Amino acid sequence: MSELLLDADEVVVDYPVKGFRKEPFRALKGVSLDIRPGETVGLVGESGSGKTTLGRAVLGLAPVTGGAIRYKGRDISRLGRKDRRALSSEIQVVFQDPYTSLNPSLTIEQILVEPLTVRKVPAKEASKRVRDLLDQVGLPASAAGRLPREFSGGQRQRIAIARALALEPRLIVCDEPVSALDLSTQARVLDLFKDIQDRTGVAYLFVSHDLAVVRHLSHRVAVMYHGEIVEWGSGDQVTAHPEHPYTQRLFLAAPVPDPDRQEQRRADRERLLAAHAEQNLQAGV
Ligand SMILES: Nc1ncnc2c1ncn2[C@@H]1O[C@H](COP(=O)(O)OP(=O)(O)OP(=O)(O)O)[C@@H](O)[C@H]1O
Repeated sequence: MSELLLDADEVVVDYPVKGFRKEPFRALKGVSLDIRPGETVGLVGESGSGKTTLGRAVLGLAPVTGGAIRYKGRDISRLGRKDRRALSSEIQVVFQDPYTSLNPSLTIEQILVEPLTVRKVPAKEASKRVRDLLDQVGLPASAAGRLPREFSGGQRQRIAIARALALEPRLIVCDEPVSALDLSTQARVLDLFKDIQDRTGVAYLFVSHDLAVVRHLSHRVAVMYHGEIVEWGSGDQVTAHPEHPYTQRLFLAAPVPDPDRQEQRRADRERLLAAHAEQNLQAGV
């Protein structure tokens, strides 16, 4: 696991803002992180901190105006369409909403065959691969002939994961892939992600606002705040010794199963917030 699969180096993303002479909005202010083969890097942070933007930059969907994103050593941050399409067999995505990410008029077989057809996989082989993909995500072969609306949210997310796996990618950007699901379904889908990684060695950039989800799955965790990474390290490191005040608040706010610890956390959090309020007061913020 020593060689880097992905290396984001001081990435800047500026979104254009409509209006005469309006300054662009800087959503990423020089973000650096790396992902090793087979590793899960969790990206956590509050809404608007830039998590999705970083995922989109990796996928070539956000305007990178500074820095570099290297995949296996090659800068992929400003590729043309053709080169980007060629990369889709290496880097894939699973979005948050399984209700909108699947074409409602296609059968599951058609959805899963599509990326294979683009790669000119022969029909017979593609059909066998569809059954294999369904099996990998725990769905029966009979699912192939049905439409997305016939499945539950968790099952649809399994189908979206199967589609992402079709071309055997080395990296999957998972953008809040379980946040639209209820808690018990979340746990099962997270287990599936883990299971697939154990079997295939795929790496994940796992975006979530939910610390418990990220901690469950990630080898390393990055915490984003206002377009910057403010914390970066192993899950244990970041959890045990959060350095940035935002991370401290985030961790103290995360639910824990033990009621005594929960109460201790609540008290710690209130103390911390009071201390920050006092600091701000003194600084005139
Ligand atoms: N296409 C866009 N044009 C202009 N600004 C954008 C665009 N997309 C995102 N932003 C802004 O960039 C900032 C970062 O957004 P981003 O979606 O990356 O955050 P996030 O941490 O993923 O939040 P959320 O969890 O709510 O999706 C936000 O202030 C957002 O309003």
